[in-house]
Amino acid sequence: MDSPFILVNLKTYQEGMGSNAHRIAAAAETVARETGAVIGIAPVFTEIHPMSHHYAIPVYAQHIDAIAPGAHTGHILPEAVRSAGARGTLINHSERRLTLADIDACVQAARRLHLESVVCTNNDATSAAAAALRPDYVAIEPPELIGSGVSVSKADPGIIERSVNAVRAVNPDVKVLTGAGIQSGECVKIAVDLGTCGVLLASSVVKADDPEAVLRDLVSLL
Ligand SMILES: O=C(CO)COP(=O)(O)O
Repeated sequence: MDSPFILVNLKTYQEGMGSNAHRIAAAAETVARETGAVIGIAPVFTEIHPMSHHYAIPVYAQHIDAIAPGAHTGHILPEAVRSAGARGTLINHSERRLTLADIDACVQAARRLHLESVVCTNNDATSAAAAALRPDYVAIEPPELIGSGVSVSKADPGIIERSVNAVRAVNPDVKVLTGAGIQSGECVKIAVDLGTCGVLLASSVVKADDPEAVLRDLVSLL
């Protein structure tokens, strides 16, 4: 299989901004280089350009709006995300939900601009629906476990397994990630053993005193 993918969403955590975002990106770069894991980060929009130009790790937007260049105010233009150096984008994160029509339009915009699309979902039915839109990844994250410190891998492995099966049945080319409460190598190993290609996580890395140590642990059992 390909190298596991660890995608760290910095959200708008104070700790994930400014110098700590750089500390996390530098740690991700070091651990990725030493282990062969692929570690990406999704910083706030204003950090996409500095992160993508300073570090040899893939950088993702946390959201795009399905708009074309023109008269829109306060939107996230996919073309701008692309030219800031993003490799891809989250779409429909639990903290930034969209309509199905908007998710489809965002996936299409991402494809047109050669941005990887990571569509977040909340259960196996929405994972199947998302897979029908042909994104690069579906990321199943049960909302009740997000930020809880309780890992989806341990608390609800069934939702991972069902989502992997649902996505495969619709479109076997779509890769699956999972997230919510992921914090250790054991969580990542369970997720990968259940058929995902990696994890999407935030607080365990962003709030850590030593993010490099957490990242090393996350990839330690692969
Ligand atoms: O929402 C998440 C990643 O996008 C998961 O967040 P936590 O890792 O903090 O549970």
